[in-house]
Amino acid sequence: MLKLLSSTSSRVHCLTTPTPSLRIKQEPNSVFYALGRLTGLTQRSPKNSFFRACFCSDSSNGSGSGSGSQPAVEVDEKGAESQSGSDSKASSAIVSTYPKPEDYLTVLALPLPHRPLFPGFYMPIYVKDPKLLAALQESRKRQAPYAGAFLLKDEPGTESSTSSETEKSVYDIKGKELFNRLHEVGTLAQISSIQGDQVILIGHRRLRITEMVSEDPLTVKVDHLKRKPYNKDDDVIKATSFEVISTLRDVLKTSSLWRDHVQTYSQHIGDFNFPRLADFGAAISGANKLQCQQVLEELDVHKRLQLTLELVKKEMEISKIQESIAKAIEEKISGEQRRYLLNEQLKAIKKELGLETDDKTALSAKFKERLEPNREKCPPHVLQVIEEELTKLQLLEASSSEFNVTRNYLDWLTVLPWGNYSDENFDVIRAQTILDEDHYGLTDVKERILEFIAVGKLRGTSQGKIICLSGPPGVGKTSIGRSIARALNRKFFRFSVGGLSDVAEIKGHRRTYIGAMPGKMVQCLKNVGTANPLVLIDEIDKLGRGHAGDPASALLELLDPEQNANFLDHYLDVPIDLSKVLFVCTANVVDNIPNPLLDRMEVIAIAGYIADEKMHIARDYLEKTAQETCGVKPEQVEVTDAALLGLIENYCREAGVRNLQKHIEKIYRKIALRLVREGSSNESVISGEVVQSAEAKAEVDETDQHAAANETAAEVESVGNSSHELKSESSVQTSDQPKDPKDATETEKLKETETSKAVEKVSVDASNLADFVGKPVFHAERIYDQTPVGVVMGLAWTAMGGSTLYIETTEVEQGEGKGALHVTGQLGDVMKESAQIAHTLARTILLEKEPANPFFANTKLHLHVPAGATPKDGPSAGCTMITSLLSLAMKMPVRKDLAMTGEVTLTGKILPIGGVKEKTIAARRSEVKTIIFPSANKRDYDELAPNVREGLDVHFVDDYSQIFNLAFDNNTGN
Ligand SMILES: Nc1ncnc2c1ncn2[C@@H]1O[C@H](COP(=O)(O)OP(=O)(O)OP(=O)(O)O)[C@@H](O)[C@H]1O
Repeated sequence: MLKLLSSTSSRVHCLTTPTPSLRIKQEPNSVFYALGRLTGLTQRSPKNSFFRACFCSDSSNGSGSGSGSQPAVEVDEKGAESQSGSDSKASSAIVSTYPKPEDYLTVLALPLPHRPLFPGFYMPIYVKDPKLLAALQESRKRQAPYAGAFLLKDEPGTESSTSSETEKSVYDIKGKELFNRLHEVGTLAQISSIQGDQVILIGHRRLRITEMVSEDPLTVKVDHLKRKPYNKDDDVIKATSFEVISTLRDVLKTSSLWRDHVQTYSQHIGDFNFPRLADFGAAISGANKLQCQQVLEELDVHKRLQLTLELVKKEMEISKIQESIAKAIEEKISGEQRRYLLNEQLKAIKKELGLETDDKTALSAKFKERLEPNREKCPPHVLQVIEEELTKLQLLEASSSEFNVTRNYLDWLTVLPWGNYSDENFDVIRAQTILDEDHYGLTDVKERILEFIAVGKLRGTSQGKIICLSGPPGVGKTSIGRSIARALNRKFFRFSVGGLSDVAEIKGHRRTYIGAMPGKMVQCLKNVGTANPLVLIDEIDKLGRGHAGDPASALLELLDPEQNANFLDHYLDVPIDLSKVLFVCTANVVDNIPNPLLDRMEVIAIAGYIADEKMHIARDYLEKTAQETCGVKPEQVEVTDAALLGLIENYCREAGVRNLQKHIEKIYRKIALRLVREGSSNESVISGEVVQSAEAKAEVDETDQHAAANETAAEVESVGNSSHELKSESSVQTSDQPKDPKDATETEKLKETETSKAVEKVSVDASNLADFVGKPVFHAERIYDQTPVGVVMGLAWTAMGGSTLYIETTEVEQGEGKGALHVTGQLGDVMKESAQIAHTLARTILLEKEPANPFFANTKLHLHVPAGATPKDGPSAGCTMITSLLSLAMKMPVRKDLAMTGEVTLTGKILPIGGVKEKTIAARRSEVKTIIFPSANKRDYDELAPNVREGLDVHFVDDYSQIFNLAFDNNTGN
């Protein structure tokens, strides 16, 4: 195999090289060529016998008759000449006898680039040099058809194996240079035939160049070499030759490449004489040219045999490797083929038995089967598309990408719950129970939801409404959405659109895109399996701004009851009826919801909870869930009201209860750890004692054979016993009857009660609350116990709920005409304007009250609203600012525990504000007793739950003068 490759490559190279002048081309491996030709020549009997003569001159006696025209010649070397007269007879029919080969002492020198020519072998070469070719033809005509064939030495510095360079240059070398490049020892070659530029040489005897006679064509004087005499019966020579023969036979057996060609000769190998055997082995081996040349040059028969043995042994190794490589590859290929064939057969058998249809049919059947239960309810236009796609699927090639697209499309189309609705429950009582079960308080919210359900009951459907729950984080918007779904017996699906900027998320990608997917709504329908789920769209106020397409508009199409009966998803490309879906959205700030969307929504605001509500939520809901999630039994723990109140007031003051929930969970986790720790330490103490008692018993009853076994049993059974008496009793019992199941359960019960007795109840009180949740976080909401001059408490609304905030004003400097106002505290434009209005109005009011006071005209003022890091905006602090400025101007502090809110006009009118509930709750949190609201907000205030309003002194005002009176007139508090 390896040789074949090398010879082929060299042959290709020779043919493609354009060569000037000396054009001698040798077949790289004469043996292969000879052998290849031999098979063909077997049909042409005369030549067949001729080639046989070439290989086996010793035994070619029967073949001579083929070409009688040629005189006999001794083809073997001198040593072989004497061997048999039959050789000469045999050869006499091939080559003319006159003149004899040994008479040729001056010969044309033919360079061989690849391998030397061995005596007895045939080698075709290509002579491209016309001069040399003519000389060869001439010598053939002159009945002197002999030339010398000499291996060409590698150019100095080139590797022997890189033949391309050598070949290229060999044609250009001439005369002296060529003479110097030839190996000294070569072969006398008979020119058997010349056809075109192909010259066929037959090796005869070894020659050595002595001198150069002429340069072009190169002619040399030669000596005919004789091999050293040897003893035919020498055991060592015999043994070596036998080894060569057996190795050659082995090689011929394993090497598939030679087997066919050389098999014929393998039976004659034994007939070769020793020198010929050595030549044969070397010639057919794949050894490199120098190794072959070495064999050629060796005149000692034993040494020559040894060299050949080395070469053929190497050949043997190579053919073994070749065989194993071939075997491995064959095994691999045949294994794969086998598997493929078996699989194909299996498929065919299954198909024949009707067990399995092909992919396409199976897929179509699957889709049809999926569609069947819904076929009646499925809209006709969808059915039509499905049918069309199914037909298309059958026509498509299963391996094509289009097939996959169609398959996925059909998958989505058939999986959707077309016309599959869950039975809606409009039972208001049941709904109320469910809402109360899940949430404390929120009466107004629940009422609105019940109203909505009642309308649904009367109309028979709850469609056409989008509920938007707005409020600070953690007030239960999402969980209320879940409760509504439960109350209405609808499936629940939630997806958040916070930061969503890609319209494709809502409307899907077109099918032409790789990896296209339908939008969220279609995914939702697939997920829930009904066409009328409750879909909670979370964080709708945080919708992203799309760079390609507007997500708000896409949501509008989805939510709008007018449009969503024919909602078109880009991927599905068939209208879907979403009018039965109930959409509930949640938002923290309603103002951030795009107007067209907001317009279609029914906003239900959840303001936040006051301490009292939080207490109830914590007791009745959060504690219970925390107990469950932490695996703590109610009897194992006691969290006092004082502890909960402390938690709410000092740790979780925000509007929602998420933080409270986290803290309660934290407490319960800590309790669980304590229980487990105490339990395990008790167990280890108890089991230690039991072991001791069992050991004592074993000591007493020394004769008892089962003492050791009892000891182990006692150890296992009596874990958890607390009293020593009981322990010894149980150990005695278990020792006597360790396998009685009754006793075992009794002991188990005993063990349980004892264990629970052993573990103490963990109690959480205001005093040890810090052990569970750490030190209270400092909240700076109320920074003054007594408000100083120039400081007034205002009320603000934020996305996190309501909060109190102070407005502080101080003097910067006084001087004639220096009146000015400087504001700080990250105030927005509206608030800055508010401050300007307040400054102007305060000046007017002071002029009215104290006409002689030039305070505002001559004082530079600084108004600040802490905390400075929080951005603030809005007009509702207007009245607070005026009060603060007047307090400073009149050097009068305002009433203690007073907070106010309201926008002020330049004429002193008080305009309504938003977030009354949040602000009231925030005021309560800051222990405010008196609140001033605009009159227009009275309606909002009256709607508040009584517990929120309880204990508050609220004043509603239209004009600032009323505030002035409230803030300064009854100035008794300070
Ligand atoms: N009135 C309530 N009664 C009982 N549990 C409540 C109440 N309000 C809120 N919770 C609980 O508080 C937790 C937080 O509620 P939820 O996640 O619904 O808040 P959210 O308003 O959706 O917040 P966000 O705006 O951050 O999404 C939930 O476990 C919920 O059960």
